[in-house]
Amino acid sequence: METEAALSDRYLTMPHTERGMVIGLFGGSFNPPHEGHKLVAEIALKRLGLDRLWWMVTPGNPLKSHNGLAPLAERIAACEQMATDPRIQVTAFEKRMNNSYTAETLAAVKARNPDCHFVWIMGADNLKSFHRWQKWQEIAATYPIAVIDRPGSTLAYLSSKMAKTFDYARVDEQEARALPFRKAPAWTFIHGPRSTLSSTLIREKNGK
Ligand SMILES: Nc1ncnc2c1ncn2[C@@H]1O[C@H](COP(=O)(O)OP(=O)(O)OP(=O)(O)O)[C@@H](O)[C@H]1O
Ligand SMILES: O=C(O)c1ccc[n+]([C@@H]2O[C@H](COP(=O)([O-])O)[C@@H](O)[C@H]2O)c1
Repeated sequence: METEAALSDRYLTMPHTERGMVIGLFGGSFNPPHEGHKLVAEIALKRLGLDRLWWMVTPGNPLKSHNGLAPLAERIAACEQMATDPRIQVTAFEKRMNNSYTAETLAAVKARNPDCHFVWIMGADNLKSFHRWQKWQEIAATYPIAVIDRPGSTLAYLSSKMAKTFDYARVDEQEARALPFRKAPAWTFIHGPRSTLSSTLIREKNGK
């Protein structure tokens, strides 16, 4: 089990907020981060009108094998290199929470910051498997969700369980800027420039 010793305290505590801020939460393994992630962050900042984007490096996705998962400190450092927009804050506060489940994280974020407007951000591939996440219906019922298009997963929203269950709560992407202020359930699918990059591809190229 990795210790916190290699990590600065600023990555282990929940980022500071101010009343009324609009904040996007972008969680991921980032093993390693790549230009596709950067593109998602840029699209989210622009289309959702975010004041901040928390680039949340998970201690380990509960549904993925942790074989070959680079140390958290290494993934954080690589994300910092990628996250050049000053509105982006790289964080790994889930590590100190000793938690990898998004529902628990999001409940803690909301409890700590009742005066901010949050949106959960994920790529379209995660829409397909979202119904396997712990308390996924609770997440969708408490947080607006922005799904960003990804090659290979564009049509996922038509067939995914999440999209079917919450079809009535889908918001037109033209209204994406209003999404953070909507009462959940509310979600949108954002089309735009796309990247075929993946961490798997990079690991394979690097022989890992
Ligand atoms: N090219 C991409 N386009 C859109 N979304 C992406 C892209 N790459 C990753 N994402 C999204 O970014 C978040 C973090 O992704 P993750 O760190 O798992 O990267 P990945 O490339 O999917 O990794 P892996 O190949 O190891 O599964 C997820 O919500 C994922 O859907
Ligand atoms: O809470 C869950 O059950 C859950 C299941 C799968 C993924 N997640 C989270 O989803 C985010 C994206 O994960 P990943 O590995 O696709 O980058 C990351 O923050 C994970 O912790 C969360």
